[in-house]
Parts: sequence; C-alpha cells; structure tokens
Amino acid sequence: MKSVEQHIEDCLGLVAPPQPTEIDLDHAHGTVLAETVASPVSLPGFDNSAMDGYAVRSGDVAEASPEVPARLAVVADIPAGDPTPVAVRPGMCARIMTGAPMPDGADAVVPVEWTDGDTVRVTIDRPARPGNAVRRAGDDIAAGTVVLEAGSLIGAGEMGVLAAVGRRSVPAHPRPRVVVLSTGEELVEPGRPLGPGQIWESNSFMVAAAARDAGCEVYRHGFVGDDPRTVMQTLEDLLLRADVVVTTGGVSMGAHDVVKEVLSQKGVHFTQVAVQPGKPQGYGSIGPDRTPILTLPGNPVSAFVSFQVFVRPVLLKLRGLEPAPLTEYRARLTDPVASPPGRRSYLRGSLSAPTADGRRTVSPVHRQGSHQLSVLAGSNALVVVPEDVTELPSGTEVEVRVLPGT
Ligand SMILES: Nc1nc2c(c(=O)[nH]1)N[C@H]1C(S)=C(S)[C@@H](COP(=O)(O)OP(=O)(O)OC[C@H]3O[C@@H](n4cnc5c(N)ncnc54)[C@H](O)[C@@H]3O)O[C@H]1N2
Ligand code: MOO
Ligand SMILES: [Mg+2]
Repeated sequence: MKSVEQHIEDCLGLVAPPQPTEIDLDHAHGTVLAETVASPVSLPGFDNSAMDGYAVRSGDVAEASPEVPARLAVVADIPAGDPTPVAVRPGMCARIMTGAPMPDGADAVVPVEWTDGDTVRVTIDRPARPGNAVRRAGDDIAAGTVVLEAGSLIGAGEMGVLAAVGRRSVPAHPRPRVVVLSTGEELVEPGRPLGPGQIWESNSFMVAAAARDAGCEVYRHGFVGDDPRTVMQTLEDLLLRADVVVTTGGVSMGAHDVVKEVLSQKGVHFTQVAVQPGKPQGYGSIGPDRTPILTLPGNPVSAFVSFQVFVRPVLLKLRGLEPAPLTEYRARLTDPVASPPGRRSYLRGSLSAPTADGRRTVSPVHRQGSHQLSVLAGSNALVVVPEDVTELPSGTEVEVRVLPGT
C-alpha cells in the first residue's frame, strides 16, 4: 500500500503554485496577498484631535483650575474633514472635533468635559499638557513603511489596513473554486422521503463545509447516481466552474463503483493508501484544462478524514499558502486505542484545553467505524496512531491533529 506521505505528495503535485490576479478590495477578503504592500502616505496624514473639545495653546491653560479657570476666545469651529486653515493665537482657541486637523499654533486639545462648552468664550478648569489628545502625523505608519508582507492572509484587520493606505485593489491569489460531487444510487436529498435501502446524502454538505473552512469558494453540486454516462457528463459540465473537483463514493472494489470505472479510463490514478479510514483514493487531472480531481471514498468518516489529510493541503497550496498539515499537539490518551497493522490511523476524539502545567489529554471516541458519522459532530481532533503500532494503552502521549473550525 502507498504511504500517507507519498499520497500527500502526489496530490500536491497535481497543482502548480497560483498566479496572482488584481482583486478589487470588495472581493479580497480571504485571499492571499501576492506582493508586499507599503503605505504611500503617513497615517495619520496630519496632526489631528483625538477628542471632541477645544484646540488650545497649552501655555494658555497651564494654570487653569476650578478656582481660577482659563477663559479663551473661541475663534473657529473645526469639524473633521474641514479644509479651512485656522490659526490660534495666544488667548484664543478653536472648537475641534475628533479627527479634525489641528489648527496652527495649537499644541493640545482640552476635552469638552473639562469646559463649560461655550462656543464664544469658553471656560476651562483643568490644565492640559503639550500634546494632550493630539494624534501626531505618522504615529501609526510612516510613509514608505511595509504594512503587509506578500503571503499575508487578508482577514478583517488586513482589509482595514489596505483601505486605510488607499488601496482599491491588490495583487492576490483568489479563493480556489471547489466543486463537490457525491455519487451513489442509494442517495436521497435530505428533506425528501426515503425509500427502502436509501439514505440521505450527507457527504457533499460535509465536504463543502470543510472546503469552505479551508478558505475556498464551493459549488456543491450534490449527487448523481451510479450511471457511468451521467457521472462523466456531470463532471464535464462541472469542470467549467472548478479549480479543483472533489468527489465522494464509488472508488473501492464494488461492482458499481462508478467513479473509479469512468475516471480510470481518463487517466485518474486509483490507489490504496496505508491509512485508516480512507484507504481507497483517486487523484488525477481531467478535461481540456487538466483540472485536478480528488476522489474520496464514500464512507462518510473516510471522506471527512481523507479530505483533511489529503485534500486540504492541496487547497492551501492553491491559495498561495503553505500546504501545512493540520496543527499538531501532543496529548495523553484517556482511553486505550487499537489500529490495524500497516496503516496509519486517524482516530476521532476530543482534545482537552491545557491544564495549569500545559498538558493536554485526548479522549478518543468509542465508535470508530468509517460509517459512524455521528461522532464527528463532537470531535475536535484526530489522534494519529503510526503504521507500526496496533495498540496504545491509556496514558500514552500521542500526536493529535486539531480539526479546523473547532
Ligand atoms: N471488497 C472490498 N470492499 C470494500 C473495500 C475493500 O477494500 N474491499 N474498502 C472499503 C472501504 S475501506 C471503503 S472506505 C469503502 C469505500 O467505498 P466507495 O468509495 O466505493 O463508496 P461507496 O461504495 O459509494 O459507499 C460506501 C458507503 O458510504 C455510503 N455513502 C456513499 N456516499 C455517501 C454520501 N454522499 N452520503 C452519505 N453516505 C454515503 C454508502 O452508502 C456506503 O455505505 O469501501 C469499502 N468496501
Ligand atoms: O479505508 Mo475505509 O476508509 O476504512 O472505510
Ligand atoms: Mg463502493
């Protein structure tokens, strides 16, 4: 059987690192920046007030107190965005709002709460030091400073930074478009009545969600039956929408394992990987654009685990990110586990928060069958049991991989 590492490498080999495109800021969230961005301007761009109040010469209010307040003539009113030049001479001040440019001559802002609020002649009963409530030009970013490195994932904070330095678009790697298709004659759309031998289709919803968790745009086509012509026709139609196709089902040894049947004629490789669950796997490229396709086994837990182990790194690579495996922790088993010889097991479980001494425990669930989907709902981690290990007693320290979105 093929090793897990070899299969990950083969899957990653299907995709080239992405080419950047110029992406409008409205669509940049979740993309990966392809170039380093420096700010063309300083931020703030000008000295401005941090508070609503009065711009003063600090010397004029240095001695102000409730007993002997300072009284200053209010010579201007400066709202944010006001371009009118204003000068404040001794004995004067200007009413100013948060974000408004500081007038010439003023070096401090007295918040309105320290005053009587008058708009003609204001009474100030507390001293203000030079620089009080003033935001200096460039105290956030100096012009020319790098604000985001190439390779940064553009989240909400990065969106704010890009807009604040004046970018309307950025060269970035867009979210890959993943098409998800399940196969199986027994499948029925959830919400519709079941006939004898039928089950509600769940893999496409699960895999689509996992692909979104991996930062992709997803088109969940749902499912098709086991007719080879329909499967091939559907795949051909879907290629137009896809940077990657992910299918589930029909890849094992069955008489109606249709995905394997139709795609092995198209050059897709079908193989058995030394992993549990998720042994039967297919990978290759199809169609005129050689669109990568990864075919996962139909057993729901197998589809889920093999998505996380084999497909997720491919999607990260397509996003321009490091195709890293799931984050690793070390933790002690709360219960013994078993694993088939020669296969690496990824058992479902719950990783605890660290105790005061930084240690964690992991509780493997008791139902580890490939069809026992219900346990996925409560699991936040996969316990990894190496190929050469068949049993581990409770208390053993093990490798744990944290599931995304948990
Ligand atoms: N003789 C052998 N039989 C099987 C082997 C083997 O080596 N020799 N491998 C087993 C393993 S391991 C797996 S995993 C499965 C993989 O099967 P397929 O990829 O061919 O998947 P199907 O046959 O289509 O379905 C398997 C199972 O999963 C259910 N299923 C499928 N799709 C969905 C869906 N979209 N939503 C919910 N459930 C789904 C399906 O009803 C079957 O119960 O093969 C073993 N057999
Ligand atoms: O390898 Mo299968 O994925 O055990 O159920
Ligand atoms: Mg089958």
